[in-house]
Amino acid sequence: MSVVFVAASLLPTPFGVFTMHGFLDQDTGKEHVALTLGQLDDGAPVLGRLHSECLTGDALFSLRCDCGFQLEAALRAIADEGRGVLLYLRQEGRGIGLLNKIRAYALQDAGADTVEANERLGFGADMRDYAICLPMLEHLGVASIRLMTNNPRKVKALEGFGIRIAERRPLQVGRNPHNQRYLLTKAGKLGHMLGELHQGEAREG
Ligand SMILES: Nc1nc2c(ncn2[C@@H]2O[C@H](COP(=O)(O)OP(=O)(O)OP(=O)(O)O)[C@@H](O)[C@H]2O)c(=O)[nH]1
Ligand SMILES: [Zn+2]
Repeated sequence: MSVVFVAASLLPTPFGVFTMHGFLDQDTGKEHVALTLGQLDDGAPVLGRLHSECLTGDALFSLRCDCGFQLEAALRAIADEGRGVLLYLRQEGRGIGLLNKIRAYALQDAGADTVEANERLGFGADMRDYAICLPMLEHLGVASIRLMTNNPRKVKALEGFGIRIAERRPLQVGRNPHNQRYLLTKAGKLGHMLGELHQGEAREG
């Protein structure tokens, strides 16, 4: 794995003073970040989130998705516990990049759903590879996570790398009229566990 630690500093936020750890993926040139709070290498499960970059939601206040709301809620939850980790992964647009995401949004403006739009552009529905997380978590000494996510693929991916998922904690915030169809599609086609939007919930027991 080509992801290496480069530098760390403090990152004061409205929620708390995090430590920001910067990593470089030498294969892709992508720069990833981990925000941490408290001692993480003592073996106790760590409250954590894998957050995929969404410039529009995280920085530009977009209501098309739930990303910005989830980012803030996750940082607040970690700050409330005084311990945890958020990996900010530069996998914009579920891995297709910002400009392709804008192309996908244009197709959605014309009627496609978020999965159909990706497919019409020649991409898979979700092109993310979570392998980059492993060297980041190893560097931080995190082996067991209480993961804040609605996405079963994240749970499976981390377990596949030998990270223990001690708990999955739903992160359902920011639902609004502009992201209603997007969230429905995530629940229906991508398997996200989103309360009454989640098609498979009855089967889970
Ligand atoms: N291609 C594409 N990407 C999108 C669209 N809307 C949001 N995204 C991207 O989807 C990703 C969402 O990331 P996350 O919030 O970490 O992941 P998630 O799969 O929603 O899972 P959880 O939030 O953990 O439940 C980001 O990379 C966004 O940029 C869309 O319509 N098309
Ligand atoms: Zn988003």
